[in-house]
Amino acid sequence: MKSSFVVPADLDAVQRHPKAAKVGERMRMHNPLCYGCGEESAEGLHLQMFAGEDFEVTATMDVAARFEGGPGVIHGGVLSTAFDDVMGMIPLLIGPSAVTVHLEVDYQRPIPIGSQLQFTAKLLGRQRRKIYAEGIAHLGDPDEPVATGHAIFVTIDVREHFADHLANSRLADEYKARMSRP
Ligand SMILES: CCCCC/C=C\C/C=C\C/C=C\C/C=C\CCCC(=O)SCCNC(=O)CCNC(=O)[C@H](O)C(C)(C)COP(=O)(O)OP(=O)(O)OC[C@H]1O[C@@H](n2cnc3c(N)ncnc32)[C@H](O)[C@@H]1OP(=O)(O)O
Repeated sequence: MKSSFVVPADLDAVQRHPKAAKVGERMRMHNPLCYGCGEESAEGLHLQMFAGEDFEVTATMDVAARFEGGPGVIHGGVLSTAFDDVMGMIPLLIGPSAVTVHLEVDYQRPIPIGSQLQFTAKLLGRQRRKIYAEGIAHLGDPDEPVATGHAIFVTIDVREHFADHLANSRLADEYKARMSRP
């Protein structure tokens, strides 16, 4: 099957948002309950994200015992979740919130439980609402990736997109208050 991940040639110009995190700064959690980066997600991945130069994001993740798939190694689905969340921070450097419409992961090496994964993700381009991103995961040497991810995010109006589902969040009241602010 043909992949829908093809970066178009006619890309739009992009600028870093003036209020985006500065280089080296920890990036704000988009949702404290997020399974990827939320500090209040008890079972989540607890990714720590940092803004890089231009449109880059770096992140670290401790490969905890609860993430096991094969004996002694990370579950592939857990790793794809991590890629989703790390690459998903790139739109925030540009400005708009965006959700994943396409995600693919190439698994290159087994990743041991107990290791610390490091991620580097970058923008490949934007066309209208679509934001194309690439990420690599490594165990200390970026020239020796253990996995590579590609994703497409589509920008959304947060208030409209989550309107029908917000009430299901344990933080519904907090979000309603945030969203009612101009
Ligand atoms: C103030 C309070 C703030 C609260 C903040 C809280 C959360 C913030 C939200 C975002 C998160 C921020 C940071 C992110 C961190 C982590 C990332 C994790 C993100 C996820 O884990 S999120 C879960 C999984 N995700 C979904 O739950 C999406 C389900 N989906 C939809 O809800 C619709 O699909 C939607 C609305 C996205 C689009 O629908 P739509 O009707 O508005 O627009 P349409 O269909 O026209 O698509 C527009 C253009 O995208 C192209 N397109 C569409 N799909 C494509 C595909 N698969 N491949 C290639 N291109 C595709 C079309 O071809 C067209 O392209 P063109 O430019 O050519 O027109």
